[in-house]
Amino acid sequence: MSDSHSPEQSPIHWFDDPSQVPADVADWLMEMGSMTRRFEKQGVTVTVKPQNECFVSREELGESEAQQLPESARYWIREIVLFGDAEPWLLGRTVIPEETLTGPDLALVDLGTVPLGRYLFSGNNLTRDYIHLGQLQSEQGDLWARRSRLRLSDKPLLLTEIFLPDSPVHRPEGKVSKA
Ligand SMILES: C=C(O[C@@H]1C=C(C(=O)O)C=C[C@H]1O)C(=O)O
Repeated sequence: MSDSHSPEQSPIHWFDDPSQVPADVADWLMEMGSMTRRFEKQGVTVTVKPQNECFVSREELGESEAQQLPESARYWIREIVLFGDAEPWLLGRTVIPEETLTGPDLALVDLGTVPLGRYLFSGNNLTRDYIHLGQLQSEQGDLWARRSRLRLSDKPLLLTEIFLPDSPVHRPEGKVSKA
């Protein structure tokens, strides 16, 4: 993502204690299932627009991300904007070590407009090591964020999600007013 919201460019403050996050926000950020599915339950059509997909070296990763993943010669980056109907709801950045892209998981480099969650939650080999809760200061105000290290058949990938002002996470009670 070239804008200043890009996780690798904008320092996200990660909370040491999740209780520092309001309960109604934490309910969203701690979602253990697919965020895509949770958004769809708001009655919107979820679409994903890839913004940037490429291989990068470990040096090109932000230090904060490199610390979360094993050494690798290169990492697949996928940056997207996720929309609820026509509203931008989320910026997603996924970092995948090359060693994770084996067997069927090589499909992760060809997702295109298919939401990552549709792939990740389609099988029964997905585990989650942790969810970190965070906040990003931006021109659009303070944005809630989360970072998950996920594993597909024990192979790691790192997913950072920044929730945009129009998303239910930033609306009172997380409700979406359908006009
Ligand atoms: C990971 C999920 O997929 C969503 C879609 C993404 C993508 O297509 O790259 C990234 C972030 C997620 O919010 C999910 O549904 O939980």
